[in-house]
Amino acid sequence: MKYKVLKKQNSSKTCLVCGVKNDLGLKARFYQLENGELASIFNSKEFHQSYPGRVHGGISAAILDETIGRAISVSDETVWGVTGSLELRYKKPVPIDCDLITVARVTRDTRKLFEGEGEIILPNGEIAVTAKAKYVKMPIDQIADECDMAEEWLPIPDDEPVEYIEIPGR
Ligand SMILES: CCCCCCCCCCCCCCCC(=O)SCCNC(=O)CCNC(=O)[C@H](O)C(C)(C)COP(=O)(O)OP(=O)(O)OC[C@H]1O[C@@H](n2cnc3c(N)ncnc32)[C@H](O)[C@@H]1OP(=O)(O)O
Repeated sequence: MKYKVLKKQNSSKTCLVCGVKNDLGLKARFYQLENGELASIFNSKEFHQSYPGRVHGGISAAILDETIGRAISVSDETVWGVTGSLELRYKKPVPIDCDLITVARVTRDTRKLFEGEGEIILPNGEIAVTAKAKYVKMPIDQIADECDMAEEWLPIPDDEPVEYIEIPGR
């Protein structure tokens, strides 16, 4: 099924997952969808692998952590949080050299915490990894000391704007 993209989220400069200047990172992009979910797209590279041909489980954990953690911004972009817990289930190998879609949503939102879930979906529609995570809300200036948001948190337009995202298997 295809979903309309309502907004592309900002990227950071240096983050392992979204940092545009981190050449060893995933350089993932994040899109808010019409159904309230957040989708991320990244291309897995050889340097993300564990066993030959397989993305490292820690990399899968990282993309799920960030996609779930950012899903809160779909409803309120002023909320930031740090990961308190992350639980994963690795169901299928995640291949390298592949455009991978991760989809996440918030399942619980309280004054102090939010919780969410997400999955990495393979191009054939199979769900490769699922995750549930919990975040403790915190102002951004407490998470990142002396962070200059204008330098660290940037709108990065795509060369070709992404208007729709097809989620395989739906
Ligand atoms: C600026 C531009 C650059 C941006 C660039 C990035 C891009 C945008 C990314 C956005 C998406 C983020 C995705 C990645 C986010 C990380 O990777 S964050 C890094 C990894 N995580 C951390 O470093 C957190 C380290 N831990 C801590 O700092 C502290 O333990 C915590 C989590 C703040 C908790 O502190 P605390 O003093 O224990 O908190 P406390 O007030 O006692 O507890 C608050 C509530 O949370 C619960 N809680 C506390 N700890 C936990 C826990 N570990 N598990 C579950 N629940 C817990 C408590 O039970 C309590 O609930 P109630 O009992 O009140 O109902």
